[in-house]
Amino acid sequence: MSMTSTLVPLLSCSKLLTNQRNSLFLVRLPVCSSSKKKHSHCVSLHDDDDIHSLLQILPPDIHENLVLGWNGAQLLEVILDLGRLPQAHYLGVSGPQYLRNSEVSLQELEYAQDAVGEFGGDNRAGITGTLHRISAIRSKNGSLVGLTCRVGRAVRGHIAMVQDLLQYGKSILFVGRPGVGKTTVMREIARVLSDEHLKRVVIVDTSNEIGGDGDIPHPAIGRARRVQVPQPSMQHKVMIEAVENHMPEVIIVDEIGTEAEVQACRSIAERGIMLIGTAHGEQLENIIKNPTLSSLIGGVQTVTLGDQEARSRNSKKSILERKAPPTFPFVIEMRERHYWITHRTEKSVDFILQNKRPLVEVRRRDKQFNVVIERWKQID
Ligand SMILES: Nc1ncnc2c1ncn2[C@@H]1O[C@H](COP(=O)(O)OP(=O)(O)OP(=O)(O)O)[C@@H](O)[C@H]1O
Repeated sequence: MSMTSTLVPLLSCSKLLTNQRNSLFLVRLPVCSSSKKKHSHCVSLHDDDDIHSLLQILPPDIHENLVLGWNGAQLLEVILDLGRLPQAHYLGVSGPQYLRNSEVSLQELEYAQDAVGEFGGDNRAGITGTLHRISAIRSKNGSLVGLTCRVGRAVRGHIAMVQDLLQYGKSILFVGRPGVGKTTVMREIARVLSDEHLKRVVIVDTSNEIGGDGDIPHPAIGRARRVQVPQPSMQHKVMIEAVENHMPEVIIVDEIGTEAEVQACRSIAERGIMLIGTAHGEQLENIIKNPTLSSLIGGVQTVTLGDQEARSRNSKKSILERKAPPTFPFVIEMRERHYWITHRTEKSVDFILQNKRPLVEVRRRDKQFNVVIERWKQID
């Protein structure tokens, strides 16, 4: 797909041209050159996106300025920090775009807070019927000092990156830096497994991020059912309850992070249920080295070898080994939105523990936006 650049008239008013900060506004954004041909990396602003509900919570002039420089399909998030200039972040543009030349006031933050409603124990809130996520930053005495308003989207087509893996019915763990698109992929996998593979899918939706805010889940998850979690600390209990009460064939859970959640995953996998999950960590190695998360990939133990064994392996006497079969037979590192590394967990972990580079599958989009899978590659 060809991309062109266009100057975004984020703020058209001439007084800004005399402002010292003016240079901050002149950013070139990549836009889709064809409005007819839609690819998932230039997402169309279709009804499912409902970005306007997110804009409603913003102070009116910021809302207006955003719309003036409209590139809604590429908008990732709006950041409002007390006493600072309001910012927007766009896909494919490094750094912020400032939305006006005066700082965010406390009244404006409160305006946005009132429009959103209640924040949960994890300082996150949603907007009923949408996939957007609003996260609060608070001062040490609990007052609101910042908001991150992230656009949530239903992205169809992205699933092509892993569609072939889904047919094995094996559990898959996605890792990748924040914002790379893990939750968006979970949502689409929920839809494909429930609607196309006709699986009984249950999403354990801790901040209502996958199925959207409100009691009726967003259509983006297809026929998958969603159970809500009253407090993030109860996620593991809700995972087990979902299995015991609702007979799922697939459990989908975002952000596995605690020992209890790791144990819940193990127990679910032992019952033969497919798990699709995400964990923080950019690469498989981060999970191996994380004592809380490492049991997701089989756990690591130190083994002392006899002299002869050590000699025959040409290794030290004390070595690291995988303890057990992994809970997730596949780990996918989302390095970029369209560049993923797939690990056969057992093999890759064993290689990494022996200080060897594992053989992996590289999944990426080519220039025509087709999915290309390169097998048995060694990468850094
Ligand atoms: N394929 C895509 N096309 C367009 N936008 C996308 C795509 N994938 C994700 N996004 C957008 O990127 C932003 C981040 O996506 P998402 O929340 O899925 O990331 P994440 O990896 O789960 O982040 P975190 O770990 O912080 O929860 C969202 O605004 C989302 O709508």
